[in-house]
Amino acid sequence: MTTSMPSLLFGAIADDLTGGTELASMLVARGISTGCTVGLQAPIPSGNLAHVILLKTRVIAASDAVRQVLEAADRLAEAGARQIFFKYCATFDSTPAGNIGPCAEALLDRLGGGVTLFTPALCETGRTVYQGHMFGGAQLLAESPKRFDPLTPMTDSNLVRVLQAQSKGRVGLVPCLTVDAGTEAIRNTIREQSARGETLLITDTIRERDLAAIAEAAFDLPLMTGNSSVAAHLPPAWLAHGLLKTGDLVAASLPAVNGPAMVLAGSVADRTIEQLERFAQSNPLLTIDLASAFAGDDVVAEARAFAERHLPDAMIAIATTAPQVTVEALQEAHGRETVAARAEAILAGIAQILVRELGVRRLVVAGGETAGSVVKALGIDRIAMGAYEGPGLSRAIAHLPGLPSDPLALMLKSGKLGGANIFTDVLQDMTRPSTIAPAIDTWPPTRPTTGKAS
Ligand SMILES: Nc1ncnc2c1ncn2[C@@H]1O[C@H](COP(=O)(O)OP(=O)(O)O)[C@@H](O)[C@H]1O
Ligand SMILES: O=C(O)[C@@H](O)C(=O)COP(=O)(O)O
Repeated sequence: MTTSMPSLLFGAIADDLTGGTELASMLVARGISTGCTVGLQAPIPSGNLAHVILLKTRVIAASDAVRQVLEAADRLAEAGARQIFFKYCATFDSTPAGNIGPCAEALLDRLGGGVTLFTPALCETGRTVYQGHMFGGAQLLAESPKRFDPLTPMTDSNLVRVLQAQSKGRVGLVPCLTVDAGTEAIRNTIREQSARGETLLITDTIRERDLAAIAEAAFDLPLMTGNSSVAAHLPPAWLAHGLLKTGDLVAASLPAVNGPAMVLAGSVADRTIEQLERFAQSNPLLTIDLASAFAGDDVVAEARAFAERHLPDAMIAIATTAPQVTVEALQEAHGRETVAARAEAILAGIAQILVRELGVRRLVVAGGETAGSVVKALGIDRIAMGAYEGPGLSRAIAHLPGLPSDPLALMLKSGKLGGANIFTDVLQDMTRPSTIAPAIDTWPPTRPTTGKAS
């Protein structure tokens, strides 16, 4: 008799790096061994129950995004994944051209199943969906700061309409009363709606228990889509359906890492600005003026000089944040994509110098697009995730090509998440080893080390 390696229970494709590491860290917190690779080149290691491929496809051309997610899905399918999950932002970050709709439809065509769900809600942060409308706390999405996002301004709160505008198939809604009625009601509705030709179904989602019911209803769909939060409820469904045993669950551990510490922030979200302001109350912060970069100033050299003045004694932060009026003026002058690409290239260049030459070994990057550029510039293609500890708190370890014995403690923070003190708290936490037992019975997990941070 031959024994084969256990197949992957779950293969995920994330459209950006902050969200993708968040998803991997949630599975790790549940006790699921989870691999995490960046881009399409790194091999998928065997022996894990789940794997997340981190892409940077949120705002690229839809055709390129589709090509990449299909290649990622093929690789995960080859590794034996029994379900593919397409991960996007809780605030449904996309443009009228996509890329949530085109990617999900291409995946659905490739994987079959005929229908998939869209569950973006992240209830623990107050991001909910009611009657198809997304809320951030009491604010409709289009009335929240998300309407000013530099790359994906969200000006319509009705996700059924938003998704329909970027999809060929028909979009429907699994309404809150159905979700509240539980798993069987959700499964019946999925069947009825797909029989009517509605194959792309937004789910109303208000409470954490709604996420659990939706995950239980969707655990056997070939394709599921949403934010990390719904995927975090899949492991209990796997246990209930005999796909997983409690003996398969593993504790998550992270080693202590010392060495110079830095925050790089390319997010201009209000939350990140607040976090930088708090950090700057007791640590040096350099804010790069993008207008002067466009005028030809060597802002990377300026950042190196700033870092040399302060490292290794202080933790430092370097950011491209600017008030909304300045962001808009820059975008008017140079174009939205050009400004974003310039800011990302500057921060990626700074990361290379500070990590490779000045020895930074504790790094927090704020912003998903920014994180994609920084991680690529550092040549990191696989990330060992620690356990999710709360919104914005997904620590990891990466090994730098050429310096494999020199780990980099890394956290890729969603621009819009995390508490005010997150930067100092996390950089300090990185100096302590941690082991966290699987949170299989309770969710969201309690925060053992960083109670102050979220
Ligand atoms: N001052 C600025 N003006 C305009 N765009 C900026 C500025 N600073 C950074 N950006 C760009 O804004 C985008 C922010 O996206 P991202 O890094 O994903 O953050 P978030 O997680 O908040 O969405 C990046 O592409 C970044 O390069
Ligand atoms: O919902 C979230 O905030 C995350 O899951 C996520 O995708 C983060 O994306 P960015 O806000 O662009 O960092």
